[in-house]
Amino acid sequence: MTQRSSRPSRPRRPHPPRRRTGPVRPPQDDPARQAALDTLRAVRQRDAYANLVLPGLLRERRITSRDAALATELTYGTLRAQGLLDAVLTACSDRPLSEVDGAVLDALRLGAYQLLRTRVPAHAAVASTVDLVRAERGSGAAGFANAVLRRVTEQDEQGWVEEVAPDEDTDPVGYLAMANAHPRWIAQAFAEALGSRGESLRDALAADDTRPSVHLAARPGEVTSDELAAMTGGEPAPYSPYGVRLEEGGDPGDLEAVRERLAAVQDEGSQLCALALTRVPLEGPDARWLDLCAGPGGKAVLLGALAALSGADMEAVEKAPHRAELVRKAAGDLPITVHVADGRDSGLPAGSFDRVLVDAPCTGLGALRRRPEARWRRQPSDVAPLARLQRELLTAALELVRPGGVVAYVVCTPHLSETVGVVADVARRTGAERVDTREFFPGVPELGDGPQVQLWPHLHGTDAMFCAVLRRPA
Ligand SMILES: C[S@@+](CC[C@H](N)C(=O)[O-])C[C@H]1O[C@@H](n2cnc3c(N)ncnc32)[C@H](O)[C@@H]1O
Repeated sequence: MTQRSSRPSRPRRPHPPRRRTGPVRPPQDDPARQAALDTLRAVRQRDAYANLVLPGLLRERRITSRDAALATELTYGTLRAQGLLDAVLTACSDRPLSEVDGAVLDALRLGAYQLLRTRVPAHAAVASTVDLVRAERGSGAAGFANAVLRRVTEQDEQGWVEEVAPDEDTDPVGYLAMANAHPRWIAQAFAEALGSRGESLRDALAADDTRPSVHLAARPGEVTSDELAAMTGGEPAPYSPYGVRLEEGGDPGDLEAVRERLAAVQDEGSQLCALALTRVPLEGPDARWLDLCAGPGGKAVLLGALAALSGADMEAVEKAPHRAELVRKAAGDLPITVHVADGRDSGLPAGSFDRVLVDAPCTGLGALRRRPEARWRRQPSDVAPLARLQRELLTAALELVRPGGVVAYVVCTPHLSETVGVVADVARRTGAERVDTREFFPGVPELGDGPQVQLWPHLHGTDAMFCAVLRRPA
């Protein structure tokens, strides 16, 4: 049995809601659920990103305070839990979900999410969903939605998990995947990455199924993390000397410290990986630093500020022109030279950098908490082409760094094909030395057997970032 201590439980309904009869009534004014439903539709129909669509809708419709918070919780929660919700809806429907009208399915998911994972009273969850369906698709579809959701009310979340998940004894990974609303292949990838820590898969998936805290990175040389915490009402983060963890709520982009470029929104794990590169001891010059995959510029800005303080030059490469522009904007007055180029063939002189960061494109399986729809959109077939690109970028970085210089390879995924698989392969082919990266994460517990570092939401409260430092032989 899984226990969700962080999720408030809802008392079971004694009776399912009654099917309404009589005249069709117009949908009640329900801006929060309507915004959630419209966002779900955009995600389904045009592969939109919820965290880009929803804030725009809320602004446009002037939805604020409690309604905005409800819309956000319902949208992100429904998207995160989609696989579990679909399994339950399948069990409650007299037809396959593939035959259910898309708009009705969006509403059913929204309703099922409220029933299984929130404290919204069951009658309100059902009635509001039926109203939305009636307004969108008429009374026939509303009757279908009512019947399906009434069946959903017959059990709570745990009861449904026991019914729709694989058997826990014969398929523990499949069971935990369903119980924590993850696709099985992602749960399997987590289990493999946890390795000897595999018994914590339950904790890893549960932590990955919650909303993350927002971290800020204080701009080095401008403000300390204590000062930033005092300015923002947050608290200094446990491991990054520049990190501040914000309290729940509000748009961090509205904070004065962020608008004034004294700080940027950046997960503490990302800060730690960028800082690790700066902490590796070097013999000889230490004057030229490079970020080979820089857009939108989070790590480049942190590195650029530290480079400026230590008198080093900072360069940044980004393939996508619009993302290179974001790096330029994020850099502001920091002396960072931005190149629009493919990092595999950047045209920069070989052997000319002392420290290089390769924050490579990846599946992002380590940052699923921040991208609610991503876990159901990503496919196992995404991994191999990304791993090839990652190997090519890391190989290029080892050509750009001087003999004796260092490269930090970073990805926000724990998938072994993108992490140790890439590093082991490139180290073998190039002769690069794999450095014990744990030394450059001082004070961070539970870093495993090394030499690489894998951070985890359930152990460190960060995204599941991976970092491996390699040194080019002198
Ligand atoms: C994980 S993101 C980097 C995040 C960034 N370092 C930060 O902290 O904000 C990877 C970036 O690599 C870029 N990219 C993809 N292929 C590339 C290539 N061949 N060469 C250089 N950049 C590339 C992507 O456009 C994306 O902006």
